[in-house]
Amino acid sequence: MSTTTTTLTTPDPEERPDGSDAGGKVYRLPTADGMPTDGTPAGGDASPAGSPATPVGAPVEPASPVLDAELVEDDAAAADRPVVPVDQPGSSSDADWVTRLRETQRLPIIPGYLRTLSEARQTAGWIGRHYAHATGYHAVRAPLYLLRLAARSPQGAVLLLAATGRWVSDAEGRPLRRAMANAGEAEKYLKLVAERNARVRLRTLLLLVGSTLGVVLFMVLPGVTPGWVTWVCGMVALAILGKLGTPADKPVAGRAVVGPQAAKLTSDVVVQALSALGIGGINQAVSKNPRAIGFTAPITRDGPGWRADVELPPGVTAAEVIERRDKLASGLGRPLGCVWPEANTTGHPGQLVLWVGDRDMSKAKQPAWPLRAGKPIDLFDPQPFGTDVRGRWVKFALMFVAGIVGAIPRMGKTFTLRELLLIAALDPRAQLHTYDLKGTGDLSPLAPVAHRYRAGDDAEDIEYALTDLRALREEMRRRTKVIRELPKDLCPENKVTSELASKRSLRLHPIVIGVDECQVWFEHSEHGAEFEEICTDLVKRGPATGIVLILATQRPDAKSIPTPISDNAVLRFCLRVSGQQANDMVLGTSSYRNGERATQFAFSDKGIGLLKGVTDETTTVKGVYIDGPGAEAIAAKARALRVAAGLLSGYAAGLDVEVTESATDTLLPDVLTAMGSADKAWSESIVDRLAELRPAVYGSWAEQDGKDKAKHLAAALKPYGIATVQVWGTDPATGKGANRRGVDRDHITAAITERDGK
Ligand SMILES: Nc1ncnc2c1ncn2[C@@H]1O[C@H](COP(=O)(O)OP(=O)(O)OP(=O)(O)O)[C@@H](O)[C@H]1O
Repeated sequence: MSTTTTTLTTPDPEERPDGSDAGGKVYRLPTADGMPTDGTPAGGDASPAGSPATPVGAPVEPASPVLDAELVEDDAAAADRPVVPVDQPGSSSDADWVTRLRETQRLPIIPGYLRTLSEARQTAGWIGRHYAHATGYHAVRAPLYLLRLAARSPQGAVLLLAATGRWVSDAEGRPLRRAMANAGEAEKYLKLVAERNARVRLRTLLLLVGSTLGVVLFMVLPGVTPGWVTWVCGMVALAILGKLGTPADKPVAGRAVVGPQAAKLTSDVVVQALSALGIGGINQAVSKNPRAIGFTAPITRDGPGWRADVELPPGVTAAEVIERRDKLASGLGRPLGCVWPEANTTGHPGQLVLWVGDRDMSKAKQPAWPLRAGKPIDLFDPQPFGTDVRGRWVKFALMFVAGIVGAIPRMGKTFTLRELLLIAALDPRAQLHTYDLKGTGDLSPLAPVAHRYRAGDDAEDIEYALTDLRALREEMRRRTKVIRELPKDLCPENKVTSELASKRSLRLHPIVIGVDECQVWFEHSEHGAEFEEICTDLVKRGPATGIVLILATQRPDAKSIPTPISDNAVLRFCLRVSGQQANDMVLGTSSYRNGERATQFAFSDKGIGLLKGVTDETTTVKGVYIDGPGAEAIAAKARALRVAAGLLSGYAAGLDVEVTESATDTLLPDVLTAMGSADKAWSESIVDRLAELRPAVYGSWAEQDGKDKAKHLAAALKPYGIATVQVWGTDPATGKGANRRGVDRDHITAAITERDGK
């Protein structure tokens, strides 16, 4: 049979035009007619590593002509073809000792479960509780155990007598003697019988002496020892007989702890569970080599659970295992909330960190939230947000981030947003802008501290929010200017610091905006684009200026959170979602592929999500459960802090209504008032007078330079269909005439007439 064999070859050094040796990596790919063409060097796609005919790790034979990159080959040729190793000579064990040492990974000196005081305490507590529980359990049942032993002692006595009889009569040698008799081995038989007779004599004697001693002790002991000694001896004898009479399948004492609480995680259990996941790569590898699943460290206690560092077979990724968390829990025989597989971010994708908790995370009691006491905090410092699967607090600083919280309904998204806003409320300097677009009042506990607050998505709520956001964008612009102009020693990184935020004259206090069901804004038919534009700006430039925007949605997709916003968010908290798209929308592109999967959470995993961006690694975290009354109590304390600091403002201080009305409904009359009797006026002059008229509303507009003032007024008038015009006027500072942007009185009056007519 004629076959076409195309093999990647490395020519003999002599054949090479440049005369280089094998290290030159010039390989040729002979075609069917035998003419060579340039091939790819080893290590490219045609690399033979892993080929069955190419044992990796075997020494290289440099003179060999074939490099094993078969494209087409028949079986016979494959069988005849010599095995050609491809690795460089020597193995890692041949490297010098310094190199070998450098390649090793240092295991922690202090085991994980003793690394911090709280973990050591937790471990000691776990051991203590375990044995205290077992002791208590058995102590309560001791009378029952005694009764059982007493009831089983007669049977034990019978068994003891039978065993003694067999021992004395040398019953164990009987089959051998019988065999010798049957085989006609008279001599051997007689020898065995003689041995048996001697043994029986000795044993009978021992039995007689033992029994006589026993009877004597039984008669004498009660007379010479206190009564309790007799009782104890009697009980011990009873217990021994009872134990002898106990069938193997009916132990006297039951198990104090069963199931996940005390069951140790062993490598066998892990391998068995991983093999039951239905992952082809694992099954194939394990069928060839039962030890294909490795462990890079011993399985240890880690907090209130066990940690296994697993090395999956080649080609299998941790993400594949994470995806099957429920099956893994089934294989391990543990509740789903106890089983937490994670990718090892410091290793390769095939390394899995499997943490199996003693208790279901969704049911385990969370330690008391340190912020519940309502003490003032500094938002620039990391604050406890939730606990990880090991029950440790996960902390992060809310400043300098923009955040997204996403989940399917009823998983704890609003609770999470409310918790973040409560954290912000505990820094008296922080100004809160809270928007509950679902309108059910979930964020109402924050109203007593909120600078701006709205629940609902009616037209006026949207107007209110838009006005606020426009003002916030201006505030951000003002802040960038303030920061830019600050001396470098005060603001070395060109961003707000805690010290700067405390200087009231600079007005750089933290501003935290929380929006629940933010999709309502972005999908708004009229103002959606503007909401998107402002929020994008706030997400991008806000964090450095001390403005934090946190958006929560139950429908994480490109419409609910526009991509420019989701791309720039730093803080990401993803509770249970239903698919890859939603997962990646909240956690970022490729998160699902990299094993960060919030789809793994069960419906009972409320408040549990993947936290990303604000901690070193993506962490599974359970937020703090703060119900409505709890949130109100914390907000009341936060309000007291603000009142004491003289920092209660806006809605919470009862100053909100005026702002709303003036900003939405009174702009046009205000402009007319500011223009006085003039038919036309420069925009910058109008803005100055507006600021005098209502400093709370227009004050920030007037802090800009002339051109920006004009632009600001133009943007504010645009929604009313009014454009600014060129106006000739005299500059009061210089007394010179100039042509600048301004407002025509007729345009304003026409807009008012039209609006009132509507
Ligand atoms: N950290 C938590 N710990 C325990 N349970 C929680 C936690 N957070 C939320 N829950 C529970 O989850 C339920 C739903 O929470 P929440 O109202 O925040 O969900 P949601 O995702 O905002 O729902 P929707 O989209 O319908 O508004 C709460 O009633 C609460 O019982």
